[in-house]
Amino acid sequence: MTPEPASPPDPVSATRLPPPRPVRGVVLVGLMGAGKTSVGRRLAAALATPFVDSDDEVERAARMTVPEIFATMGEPSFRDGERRVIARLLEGGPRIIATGGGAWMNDETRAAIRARGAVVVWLRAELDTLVERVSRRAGRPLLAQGNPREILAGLMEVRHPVYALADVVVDSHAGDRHETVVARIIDALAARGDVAGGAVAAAPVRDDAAGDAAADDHAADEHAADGAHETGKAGPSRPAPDTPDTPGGAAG
Ligand SMILES: Nc1ncnc2c1ncn2[C@@H]1O[C@H](COP(=O)(O)OP(=O)(O)OP(=O)(O)O)[C@@H](O)[C@H]1O
Ligand SMILES: O=C(O)C1=C[C@@H](O)[C@@H](O)[C@H](O)C1
Ligand SMILES: [Mg+2]
Repeated sequence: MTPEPASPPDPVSATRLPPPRPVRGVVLVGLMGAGKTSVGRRLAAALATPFVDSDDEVERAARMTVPEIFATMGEPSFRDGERRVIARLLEGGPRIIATGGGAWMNDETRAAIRARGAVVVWLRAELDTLVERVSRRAGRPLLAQGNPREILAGLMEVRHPVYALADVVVDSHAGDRHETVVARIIDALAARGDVAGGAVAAAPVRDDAAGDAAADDHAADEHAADGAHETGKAGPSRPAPDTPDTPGGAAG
């Protein structure tokens, strides 16, 4: 009698493997359009870890959008709120934290991130890539002040040396899918011992090609449309406007 052929691996039990988990917080930094929010959300899913976005949290605390905060209270107030929000976000257990593009430029924010022992990932992209990506939605007040390409080029000169203080640099090229960048980040974290256990291949990462690309850029990735800012949280719940995180509010 011919022996039975070996069974193929069971895809169901393969997907039951637990995902890898970060052993400390992961903070994503980089210029506008680098992908901190959209890649960060997917990274959090892959690592089964809560995701938070500092721009979302500043908006929530202020009950205003980022452009409204810039317009009514000015950039310094926004920066102040951002600094306090990030200090608060660092207090929970390990999370994936997408920062606003200017957050890492703040000395106190960098010191707070260091003090909490989070690993800092610079998502780096070329100018053309950033220009194309930021063109997909408005709502970035710094870019509304002139030609976005020129503004981004100027920010690159000033900010790249500071982003380079990050622990890990991950490139995000034009044409790379979100999942490609997520995999690069996980590989880099794993190489440093900053993720533990699990099986990366079994992580519940969505594939852009699976149909989310169209909605992705115009809804799911754009935080205004997404009330659930933290994994497992159901919709926005805004604190009173005078909480310590409120831009222009009490020092936190
Ligand atoms: N690797 C990628 N592949 C495809 N699209 C991407 C990738 N990274 C980012 N994008 C797209 O670029 C746009 C900007 O990305 P995102 O909002 O995540 O940037 P950001 O770094 O959070 O910017 P900001 O600092 O303004 O918040 C989104 O439409 C997003 O889907
Ligand atoms: O790069 C920046 O300074 C900014 C980036 C955005 O994420 C927002 O935080 C805001 O538009 C400012
Ligand atoms: Mg963002």
